[in-house]
Amino acid sequence: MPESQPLSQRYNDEYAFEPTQLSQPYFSQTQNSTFANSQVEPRRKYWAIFIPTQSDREILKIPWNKSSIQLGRGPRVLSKNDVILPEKRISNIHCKITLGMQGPNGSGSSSITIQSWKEGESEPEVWLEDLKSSNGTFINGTRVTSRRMLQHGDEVSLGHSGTLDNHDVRYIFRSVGSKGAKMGQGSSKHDMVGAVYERYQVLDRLGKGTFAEVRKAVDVETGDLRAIKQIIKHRFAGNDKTLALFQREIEISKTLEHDNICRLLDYYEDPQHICLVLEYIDGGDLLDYIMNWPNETGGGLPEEHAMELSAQICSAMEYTVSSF
Ligand SMILES: Nc1ncnc2c1ncn2[C@@H]1O[C@H](COP(=O)(O)OP(=O)(O)OP(=O)(O)O)[C@@H](O)[C@H]1O
Repeated sequence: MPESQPLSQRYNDEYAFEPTQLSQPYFSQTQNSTFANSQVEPRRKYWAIFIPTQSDREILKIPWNKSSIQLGRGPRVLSKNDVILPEKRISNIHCKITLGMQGPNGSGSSSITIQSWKEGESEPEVWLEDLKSSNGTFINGTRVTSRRMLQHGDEVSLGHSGTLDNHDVRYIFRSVGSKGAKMGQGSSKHDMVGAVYERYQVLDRLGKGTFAEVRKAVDVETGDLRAIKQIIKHRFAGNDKTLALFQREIEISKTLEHDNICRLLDYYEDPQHICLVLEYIDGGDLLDYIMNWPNETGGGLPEEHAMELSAQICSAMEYTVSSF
């Protein structure tokens, strides 16, 4: 295993998974490809893709030559895990992801079939099974008691499903079949957060706020850089007021257009998530910028520069207040 690979997740080389650093494109020609082209490669090569919510974890892509994968903390020789996750909250043998194909009459007659998915063929079914793990496997915050079929955009958490923390093992499932494609291309795309991963290539984590994680992303249609802010709604469980305030903030942001206000460009929502696509602002966090300003007298911005920034903030505030 190359040393550069994060310790948080190890794959056995003899297995056909293709762990991909989040900072690397997982489509072959990210910047120049059209949206439609970006669909082709994953469908041909993989039957499921899981996008991690932690930027130091790798994207899980499961190829067609493997009908199931087992995830857990135990070493491969003893536990037969395909993906080894060393976090303490993960059981030695934790869960299993299995490929099924819908029968001719739709769901319910699933049988495991190893075959490549082709345009127009039945949707690949992707099943998640908890293997009696101690801390549980969750889909959108609900514990899986035995086995459940995944839907495009589902959040899969291993070992805990509460507030995001540094040891989180959490992924967003991205279907590679026609359902995923329709969500990305049709008029309903803004109703399903999974669709955001069809349109945007997600890169490194930019930062984390009280309710959301923000990642850098590339619009695969235009090549433009964006910031994607993802909020997982069940973190607001029991706090409807905060969620309502957040939704109000979104409604206000949609209407604002000012040089010193980050623009909200796109918005995706489903019952579990909210995803905001924002203009990408280079330069990092303003507080860090101020604190790290090189200054022989011990930090802090030069007065003129501080005045300039303050004027920009005041101008943005004046515009916002006068807009309502
Ligand atoms: N549009 C953007 N472009 C570049 N980086 C961004 C963008 N939006 C947010 N970030 C980065 O992500 C971090 C977290 O942003 P977020 O908006 O979630 O929280 P916050 O506003 O800093 O805090 P809080 O949620 O507590 O108000 C920011 O500090 C910033 O570094």
